[in-house]
Amino acid sequence: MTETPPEALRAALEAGTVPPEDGALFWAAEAVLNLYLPKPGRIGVAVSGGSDSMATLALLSQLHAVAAVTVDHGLRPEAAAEAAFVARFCADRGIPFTKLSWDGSRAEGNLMDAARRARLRLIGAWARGRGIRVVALGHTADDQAETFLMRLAREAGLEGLSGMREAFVEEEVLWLRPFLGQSRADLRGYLGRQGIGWVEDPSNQNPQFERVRARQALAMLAPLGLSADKITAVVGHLAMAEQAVSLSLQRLAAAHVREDAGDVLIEAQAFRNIFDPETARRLINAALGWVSGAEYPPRAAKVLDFLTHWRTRRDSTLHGCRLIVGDEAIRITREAGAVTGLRVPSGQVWDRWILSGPEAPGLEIAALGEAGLKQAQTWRAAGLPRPSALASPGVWRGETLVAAPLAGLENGWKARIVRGSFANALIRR
Ligand SMILES: Nc1ncnc2c1ncn2[C@@H]1O[C@H](COP(=O)(O)OP(=O)(O)OP(=O)(O)O)[C@@H](O)[C@H]1O
Repeated sequence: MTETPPEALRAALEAGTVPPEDGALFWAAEAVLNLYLPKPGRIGVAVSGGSDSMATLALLSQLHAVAAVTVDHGLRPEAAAEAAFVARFCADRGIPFTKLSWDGSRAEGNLMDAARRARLRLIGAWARGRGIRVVALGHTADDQAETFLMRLAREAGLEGLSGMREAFVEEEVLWLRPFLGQSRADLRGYLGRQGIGWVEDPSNQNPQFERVRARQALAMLAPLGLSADKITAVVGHLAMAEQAVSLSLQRLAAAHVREDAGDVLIEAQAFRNIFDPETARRLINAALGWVSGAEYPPRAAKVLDFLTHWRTRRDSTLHGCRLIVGDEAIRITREAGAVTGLRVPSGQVWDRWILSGPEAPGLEIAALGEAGLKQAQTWRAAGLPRPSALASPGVWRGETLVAAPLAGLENGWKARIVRGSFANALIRR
């Protein structure tokens, strides 16, 4: 089966001549690829060298042109050998392979989480640079069940308990999890039948990690008849309920919320009319997340405080944002104090913006949007010169752009938000 061309494999699947254990896996992959692939192009596969991602690579490479990528997080001495293992597998099969590196030594907070975010960022940039629009991950039903148990322990609500998605967009890449409905044992069975090995990450046995403890806890639930498959089925039910709530929020936003130069404007009357606190909470959370660009959600207690008192508070700060309540609208803008002092050359990401223009070389940005406007007024009052490339009231200090209202950009200048539109941010990942 290893060398079967995709057309012959598809024909064999249609004819039912593929062994049923393999067929179930191929059909799962086909269903996901058919549903989400925008165009034929090559797809990326993120491979750690572990069983799940090796099986994902091996199975997808039978159905589609793929390119593999491994991130060496520089956290374990074995990582280089693991990447070399994936490289050899790819070389044997003529699969293009790239190793990317991350320096985790300066990461703060939860190391696993920082590594995961760095991985998405690095692989996202790798894919964009090659015109790859879709990258597959090797998550399985076991990962889904473990995640569920971990979130249960954190008293998660519907959003958290509805689990990982089969598809999500981040870093301008569509990420797919084609085997989210399949068990790890099934993927390992496939590898065994094909004689394909994998690397065992020793940290997968280390109970210091929450995920490892979740795996152990899951095994102990067997006497209750509670398996990864059953939890995955429950997650599926919750995901449907979550989708219903999420859709109603998207409809509300489409009618009553708009973007304004990187700020979010919510019609005050429509916000007043929202009768359920959950919808109001989600809308504010999403707006704060989008405007701040923060990796983490806002503190629940602070959001609740805003929701309780917003009618009487004209101006609040929360999660690196300002919430300005006007008669017509609530404006959620970046808080100047949360971003000042940052200086990044043109073309690179600043806060959540990339600003580029014809006179870009040497440009530095210090503040943009509503936050920038506030600064600009101060600087203008101080008699600083106006920029040539920007409409009033953008302000330059020598070669440095110190403030620019994004709506006022002209003469070929462009500012874009790295994470896409607010409407997109309402779609849960
Ligand atoms: N170092 C890495 N380089 C590239 N992709 C990775 C890396 N680590 C994880 N991934 C991707 O993220 C998915 C989930 O990661 P997770 O940490 O749960 O997996 P793992 O235990 O390292 O390995 P596997 O899922 O392959 O058994 C992997 O299946 C793989 O697609």
